[in-house]
Amino acid sequence: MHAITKSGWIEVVTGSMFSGKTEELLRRLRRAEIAGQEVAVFTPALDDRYGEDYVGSHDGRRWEATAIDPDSDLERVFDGLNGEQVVAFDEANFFTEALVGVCERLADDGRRVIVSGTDQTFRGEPFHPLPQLIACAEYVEKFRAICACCGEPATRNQRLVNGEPAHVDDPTILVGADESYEARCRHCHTLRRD
Ligand SMILES: Nc1ncnc2c1ncn2[C@@H]1O[C@H](COP(=O)(O)OP(=O)(O)O)[C@@H](O)[C@H]1O
Ligand SMILES: Cc1cn([C@H]2C[C@H](O)[C@@H](COP(=O)(O)O)O2)c(=O)[nH]c1=O
Ligand SMILES: [Zn+2]
Repeated sequence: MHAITKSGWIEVVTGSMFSGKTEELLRRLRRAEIAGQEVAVFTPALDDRYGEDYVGSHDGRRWEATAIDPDSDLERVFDGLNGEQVVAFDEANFFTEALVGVCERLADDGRRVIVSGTDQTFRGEPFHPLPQLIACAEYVEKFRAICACCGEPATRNQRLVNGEPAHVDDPTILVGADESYEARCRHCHTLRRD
């Protein structure tokens, strides 16, 4: 699956928060480096939980990355690249749909593109641009965390505001980790609608 061939491809690593997406991304990057491949990693500038110029996992591992404003012209990505065979984007859920075209062009150019991001908003709806990326990817892996309430596999992102379920009308974007979110299963996931 991860041999470098003449043609490039797109890999998507997705699932709920805390499911191990970033750990998996870092594992793939480490293995690419061991194979002697050059890698370039991009992360949205608004997610500074682990330091702006790093990709970080919930278990504390980090990898140096170039922070880019997700609303800026993503063409900047091409300016920052040299001969890297592997290009990765973390937190794809913070980017616009322009990321899809950028990933397609990178793969068409013969590169291995790895994209990681959560596929559902706190409402349990598709988190764009993950659905589009999944549709055009060659490889997709969806991970599950452990439900913070019942211990079953978790596919949903529970947002909590002062310990209470978030309201369905709350804004979609809220950067955070375990102070604001829990992994939950379908059964335990809940929203305030009053
Ligand atoms: N509810 C949970 N289910 C599984 N792992 C969890 C949970 N809460 C915390 N963790 C920790 O989070 C790690 C995964 O972190 P990370 O790769 O950053 O996840 P993601 O990028 O999917 O949010 C796990 O290895 C574990 O140490
Ligand atoms: C569900 C949901 C998440 N977010 C934010 C919260 C975090 O900053 C990231 C997800 O990080 P992870 O690496 O997958 O743990 O996304 C958001 O802004 N809105 C949401 O609905
Ligand atoms: Zn549950």
